[in-house]
Amino acid sequence: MSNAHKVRIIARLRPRIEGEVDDGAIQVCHPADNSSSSTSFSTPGTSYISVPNPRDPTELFKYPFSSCYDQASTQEEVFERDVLPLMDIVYSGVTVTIFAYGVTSSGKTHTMQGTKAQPGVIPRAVTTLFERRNAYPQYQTSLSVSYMEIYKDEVYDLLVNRENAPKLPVRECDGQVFVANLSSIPIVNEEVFDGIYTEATKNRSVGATNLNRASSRSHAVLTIEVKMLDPVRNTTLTGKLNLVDLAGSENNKMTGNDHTRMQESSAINKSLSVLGKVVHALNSGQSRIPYRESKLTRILQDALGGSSLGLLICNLAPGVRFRSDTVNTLKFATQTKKIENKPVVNEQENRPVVKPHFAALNIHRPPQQPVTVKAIATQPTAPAPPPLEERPIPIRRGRPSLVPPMTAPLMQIPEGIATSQSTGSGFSGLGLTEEEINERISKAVEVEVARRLEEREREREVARMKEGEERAAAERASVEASSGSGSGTPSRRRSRTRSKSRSPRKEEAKPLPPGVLTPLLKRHKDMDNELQARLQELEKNERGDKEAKLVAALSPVSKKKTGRAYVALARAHSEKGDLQVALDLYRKAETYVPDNIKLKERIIEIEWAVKNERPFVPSPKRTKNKKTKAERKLEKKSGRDRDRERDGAEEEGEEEEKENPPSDDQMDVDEVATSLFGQFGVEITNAGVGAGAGSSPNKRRLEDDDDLEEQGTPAKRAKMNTKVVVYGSDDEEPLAAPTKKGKRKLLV
Ligand SMILES: Nc1ncnc2c1ncn2[C@@H]1O[C@H](COP(=O)(O)OP(=O)(O)OP(=O)(O)O)[C@@H](O)[C@H]1O
Repeated sequence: MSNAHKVRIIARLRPRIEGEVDDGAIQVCHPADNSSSSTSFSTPGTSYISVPNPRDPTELFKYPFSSCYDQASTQEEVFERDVLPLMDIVYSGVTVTIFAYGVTSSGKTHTMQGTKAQPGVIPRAVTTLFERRNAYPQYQTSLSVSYMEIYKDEVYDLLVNRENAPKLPVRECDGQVFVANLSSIPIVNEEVFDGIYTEATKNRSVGATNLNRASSRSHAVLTIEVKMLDPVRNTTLTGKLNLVDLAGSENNKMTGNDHTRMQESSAINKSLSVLGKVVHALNSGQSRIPYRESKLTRILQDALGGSSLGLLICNLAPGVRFRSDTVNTLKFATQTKKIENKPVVNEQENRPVVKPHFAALNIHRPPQQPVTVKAIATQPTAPAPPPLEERPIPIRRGRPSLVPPMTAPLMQIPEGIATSQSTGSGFSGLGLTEEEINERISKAVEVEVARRLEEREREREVARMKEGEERAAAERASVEASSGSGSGTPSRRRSRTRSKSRSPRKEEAKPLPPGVLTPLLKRHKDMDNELQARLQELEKNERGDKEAKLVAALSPVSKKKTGRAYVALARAHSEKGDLQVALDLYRKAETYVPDNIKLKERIIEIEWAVKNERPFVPSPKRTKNKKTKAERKLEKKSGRDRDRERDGAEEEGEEEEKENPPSDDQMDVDEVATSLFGQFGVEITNAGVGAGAGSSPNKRRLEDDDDLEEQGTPAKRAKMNTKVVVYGSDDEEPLAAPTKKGKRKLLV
């Protein structure tokens, strides 16, 4: 089932006014009694307007309408019969648009506005809406009013002082056309409305013409919005009543308009012409409806083929001179009644109340309402820009800058009215005037801006401190690098360079105050030195412990071999002039052969040289008859044979050591050197160790060290009364010494 509703058309013929010639040609006919009646109206579809063809008086045109009111009809009759029923429709959440159309001086303003004595549709409708409120006790109902005029195709807010009233833009959002920044004032009763309306009407453009002393020079659109909050369902119904008093079409030959009036007239006629085109396009099913060709049609869009219910009051003037225009008006009305609208109910679910963003703003506004709805009815007048109390509340959202600025001060509202607004529920429970709201918003914005500034300043302060620390660290690193041995490794240099180049601006931009950095760096350096000394001490102790454990675990032969290796290294370094390293190595050697007197003497000599920074000249080597390896082996073998034969000794090696200590034993330096390299970071070279002729470049033999050799001989041992204890077997290799010889390629 379609919900299409045709625009309802009623016609009203006004009485003859003073000086006007009325030949009675325009008749309101009621077929029921088959006579024209001056006091009644017929049932819908049975009455019509009868007009003779202006070009052929013998021809009679009949224009049937829903209701036809004759010259004797009263404001009350019109309202009761055709307007009153629409009030309940407004309360059902539907938008209703009533507009008065007709030639100038045909009685549009009289019908819509009326007089004190004969109030028209507008005051009656407002009264009824307030009365109807009680019929819907389930709702918390609030009413508000907005009022604008379209003058020379520009929109002005009639609720602001005329001289300050700016042109308002017509916008569209999600298919809803609205007038941006249009004021909306809550009304609590009809008296309040009357005060506002009376004042606002004074702002309307009116001028005297030959045809009307108070001719409307603009189209006026008054909107009453009725909000019905259902606390049980947590929904809001929004009904709107648009009451439109159009300017009348004018025949400039008759109006006697001056230049200004001509311009106004031109604009009026043009907009009415577009209105005619829109109606025609709708009726002929055109795909493009020219709503945008004038502000009037744009704003009335929703009432013409949209989602609001429409009522067109076709006002007619009885004068002979309006005959032609009256026929045109009737034609337009006939066309309009074919237009179908599809009214919808505006129902919105309410959001939970959002807490205000700042406590500074003590405004409680109705909850924002997202549309969930069955449908949305757009308003021809101002659907989207919600009334003031419902516009986006920036305070809640923390965006004060989005508060729509009041484009002009509100018009002066009579004292009594203003009082009732400020004291009551006029502002939907706000109890605030516009000025008060603006003031509060301004304060809230100030508070927020101050808070943000303060926050930003704090962030800057933290950033400054951080930069200072980074800079100090960078400078420390730089000082260390320059005071250390060179500038560090290339990679460290690169990384420093990188870190510098990452924040050059920061460092340049904010230098530390003078005198701050130097003590900091000194302190840091002292701490560094102390720390380093402690670490070295610890390392030394640890190494000493390790060394002692190692020595304890070695066999005497291994100890001796290791000692020899150290001695060889020490000699190499002493020959190179590295006395300190040589000294360390001799001391190491002493760990393994602690009883070697010559070694002790050597240590003392080098210590003295190091201490006094004197060169050390080692005592010349004593020459000795050396045996070849083959000879030594042979000798060993013969010795073993002898021993076996004599004593049947069990351990060859031990005996060999005891009887033939390795005074001339040749050690594979590579092996020991390899193990020592890891500990001391020193490298043994062939040249440095006095490799003899025939030494392999990869492998050299340590010629017997005279001192050690002598120390190791049984004769010597006896002489010095040194007790030699042999632990373990001879096959025990020094720790970390490779088992295979000559495989390392450490030496060049
Ligand atoms: N039904 C009526 N009963 C008595 N007087 C009426 C009636 N209708 C109109 N008039 C009078 O006719 C004159 C013109 O009416 P009105 O100003 O309402 O016409 P209008 O259509 O609004 O004209 P315009 O388009 O020029 O503004 C007014 O003086 C008004 O009081």
